[in-house]
Amino acid sequence: MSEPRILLIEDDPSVRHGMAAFLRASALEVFEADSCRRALETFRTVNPDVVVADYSLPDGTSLDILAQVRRMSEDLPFIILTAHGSIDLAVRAIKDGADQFLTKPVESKALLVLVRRLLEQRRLRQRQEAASRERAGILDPFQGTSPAIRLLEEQARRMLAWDSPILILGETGAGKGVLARWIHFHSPRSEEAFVNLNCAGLTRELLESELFGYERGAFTGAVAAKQGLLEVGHRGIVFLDEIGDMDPAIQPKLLKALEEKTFRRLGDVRDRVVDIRLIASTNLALEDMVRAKTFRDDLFYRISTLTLRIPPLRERPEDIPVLAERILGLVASRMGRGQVTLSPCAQQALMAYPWPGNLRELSNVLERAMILQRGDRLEGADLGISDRAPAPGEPFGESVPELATLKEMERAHIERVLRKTAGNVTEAAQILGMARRTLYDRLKVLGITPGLH
Ligand SMILES: Nc1ncnc2c1ncn2[C@@H]1O[C@H](COP(=O)(O)OP(=O)(O)OP(=O)(O)O)[C@@H](O)[C@H]1O
Repeated sequence: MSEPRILLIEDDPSVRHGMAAFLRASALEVFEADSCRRALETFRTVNPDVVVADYSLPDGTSLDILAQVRRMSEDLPFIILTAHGSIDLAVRAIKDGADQFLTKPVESKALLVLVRRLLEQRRLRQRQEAASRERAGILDPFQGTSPAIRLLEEQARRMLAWDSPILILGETGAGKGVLARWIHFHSPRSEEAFVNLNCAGLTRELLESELFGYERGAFTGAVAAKQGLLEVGHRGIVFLDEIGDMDPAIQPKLLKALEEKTFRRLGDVRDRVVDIRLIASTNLALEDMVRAKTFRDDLFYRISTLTLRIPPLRERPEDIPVLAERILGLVASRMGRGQVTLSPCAQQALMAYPWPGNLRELSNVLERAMILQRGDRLEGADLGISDRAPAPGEPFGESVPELATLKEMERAHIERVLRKTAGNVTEAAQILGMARRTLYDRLKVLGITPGLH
């Protein structure tokens, strides 16, 4: 395991160098900063496990840094040092979320003991939280250290406390559903329902009755009244996956439910009050759809004030080993096996592969490898990715090798049709002679993102 990272913020170079040398000698990885600005820059890039900050700095105080850090992480240990300790200041620092307030001169050994204790407490809290998340089936969407994933976590945490809708953008399999569930689990609505509906491939009638429910006799076959998801999700979170596929006739009704907090069941004459937080997701370019008038602009503006973009795996290869180990751990415990590790060569192969199907594909590859390989270490060849079809966009589609497998042919042909329809799945399904739903299922299995062709 790597050494804990400490961010040491102190503008007096001799004090800082002395402390840094002592902490380094005590098996901590130390990052130094001499101002608020430098501290925040370093914080974002190194993602430390603990912060030790002098109170007064050339461009502000460490309370300014603390306020920013708390927005990104609620439980990161933060210690403030000051030359002029006063009770008022100490009370304020603790109120603002500092873990300790120490008056200088601080003995390095005492500081080290404190740092270790806070790190240990945090580790225990994280272990407990991970255990309760696991019990609830919640995955951590922010594993890895890439700047893109750190930024995503920071943005997502800031959005937790509000009621505004959130729009999650990301390619197929990038983890949009996982992120939506994480937000629910950590939001003030976590004790209430989380309901989700995939808008892709549902007919207008079905989507409408699923969302808004209906009264008895509203249409042929409505033999009893039924609650819609908006009612089931009252006070909780409603997650609408693939919102770009929502029939245009339903979009104004959803907008009304969001703006006026009321909706009507089909066949009902009265409005019902509803309080939901909406999370919508899409792998389509909604802005383009708005321009092409296939998605309503008013609904788009309503749902896109808070937007989270999940980076595709190929944009953050440095995160892949950590993610893969985590997934291997999950699969191993599901299979009742001990921990399985990756050889350096396997890690390299995973990092070099472009992962068109993102985390879903990574999970599938690892699960398959674990089923086929009973040992406790996976080698590059066990992964079966070197002979996989190239990523979307690579020159494969127009010239399928003569001895291609059926799956390769299918993939290449679907990609070719999607290119012709500029990513429009409905049109592509018509050309291919299959139901839209079936095409979506094939896209998922093959790891194809419609917009990328
Ligand atoms: N953080 C994670 N840790 C482990 N596995 C993950 C993680 N995120 C996603 N996965 C895996 O990827 C699969 C797909 O995730 P999810 O359904 O959230 O993706 P999505 O972006 O919503 O996909 P789609 O575009 O098809 O709706 C999950 O079932 C899980 O196996």
